[in-house]
Amino acid sequence: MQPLKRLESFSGPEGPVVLCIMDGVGIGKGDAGDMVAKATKPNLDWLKENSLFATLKAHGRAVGMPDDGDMGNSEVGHNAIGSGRVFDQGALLVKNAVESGDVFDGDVWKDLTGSLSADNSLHFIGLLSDGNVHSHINILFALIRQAQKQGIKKVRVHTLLDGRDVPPTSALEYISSLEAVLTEINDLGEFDYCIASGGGRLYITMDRYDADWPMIERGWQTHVRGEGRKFATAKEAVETLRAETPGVIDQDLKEFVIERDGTPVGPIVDGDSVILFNFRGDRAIEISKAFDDPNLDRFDRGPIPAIKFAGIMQYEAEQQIPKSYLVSPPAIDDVMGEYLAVSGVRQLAVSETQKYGHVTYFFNGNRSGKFAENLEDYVEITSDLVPYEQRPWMKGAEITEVILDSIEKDKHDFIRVNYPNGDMVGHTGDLLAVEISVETVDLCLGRLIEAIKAKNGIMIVTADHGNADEMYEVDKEGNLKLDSDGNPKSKTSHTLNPVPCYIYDASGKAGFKLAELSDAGISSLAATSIMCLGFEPPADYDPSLVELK
Ligand SMILES: O=C(O)[C@H](O)COP(=O)(O)O
Ligand SMILES: [Mn+2]
Ligand SMILES: [Mn+2]
Repeated sequence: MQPLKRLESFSGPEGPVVLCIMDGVGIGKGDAGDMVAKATKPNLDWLKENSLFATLKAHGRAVGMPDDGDMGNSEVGHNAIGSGRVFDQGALLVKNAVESGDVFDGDVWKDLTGSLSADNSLHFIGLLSDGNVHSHINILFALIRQAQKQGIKKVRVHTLLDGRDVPPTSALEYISSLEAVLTEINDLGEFDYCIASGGGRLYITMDRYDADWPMIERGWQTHVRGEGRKFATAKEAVETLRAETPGVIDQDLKEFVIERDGTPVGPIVDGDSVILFNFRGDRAIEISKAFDDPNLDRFDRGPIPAIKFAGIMQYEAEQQIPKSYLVSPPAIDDVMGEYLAVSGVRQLAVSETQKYGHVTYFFNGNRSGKFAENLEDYVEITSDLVPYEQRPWMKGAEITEVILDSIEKDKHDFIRVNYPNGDMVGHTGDLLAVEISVETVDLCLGRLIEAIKAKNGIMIVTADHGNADEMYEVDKEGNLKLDSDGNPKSKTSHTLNPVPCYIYDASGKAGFKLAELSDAGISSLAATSIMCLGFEPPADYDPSLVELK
């Protein structure tokens, strides 16, 4: 890779360029559920008056999702921001591979399904919803139907309940569609297909960034050992757990194990095959390691069954997690971080645990590790392990202080930061907490603006997708959906809304104006950042939002 060329008329600001990603802070419709509009945010208001302002697409095809009905998410958002281009993403690659049948012609599928004895099971573990962020239920159905076509006698499904990328208490709808498919197959007479275990995605199995390994341990005990609270059906489990904890949402439901005649129906045992059908990496890496890494010492797995394990996708290429996979991930190359590293730009990436991998691993095209040890600092502030509605400020102040220190001491030329608040608190569905989360981010931005002014830097403030901007469920006509008591239903998932982009040049010396772009997406943020640093963007990057006057 060649270093970037300098712009002729602008060689970068005196101070640093700071790219602030306000995770989950989109532009809503200003209605009752728009907590971004509702929040008191003097600093974002000030930026609106004093910056170049653009509105960016952050969902659907603009971030490589199958279609424009798909909301954005952090993986595809940070991939687009960091790589400056739009790659077809896991959701689409897996859909295509399954629909074309290519996935079933591959060696891995054949190996996992071809070697099963009649007594052994094919297990599917994954997130049971159509959120299309980590998984899609239609993919699970296609895998199950193919297993049946191949005459596999026993299938066991380990269902992680969502309520985070889909409505908060929708689990029973997905369970009943799955049960319908399983019953149809069992009715043929020679098959034994059933749900074996499950639990809320935030309680078992789907931890990320090493935040909470006990979640993985609980998932292992539940899926592999069949240890956990026993029920006759998944429906009974969900109904009982909900009745015992009024107000609980699906992502937080405890584990359950399905039993028949007093015995768990589907522990994972020697000779079985296991497919993790989530395509997104962050929350699939730890459980993959539990199956795949003989040296893992994060918890005591007990005797490890001799099984074949594959992910539907490879989640981390360099470390080969997992070793076997059904579909190749998008090949995201030549990302901005690498260009800046070869161009000698000193970089800082900072967030707290929950989003640390977003500004490093996702931002660098799903790669862990740095491009240049001597030029890059990656800082992780340890997240509190609490329900974030109880602490909507999260680690905003601590993150901000790392950046202030860098700016003050002139440590870095390019700083990228993710403030998780709008998203992490948005996923809880607690409106007051969400309002406070947006106000927290605003407060932090205020401190950064002062530092940027003092050093004549440039600040780009944007988001990877919406969440806090739409906290009530609305129907297709835009009317609020109401619960049985007539109250608006809270919404915990991301939104289809665009996101803001404020470009604030403290000294005004860059001499930028907004480029005339129609339909720009967040993939334009890489070229924009590169121009703000005084370089020409690579020719194949999506166009910069600014141009020289
Ligand atoms: O994993 C999650 O928390 C949600 O499914 C998506 O949120 P993110 O894409 O903002 O991380
Ligand atoms: Mn996000
Ligand atoms: Mn999110």
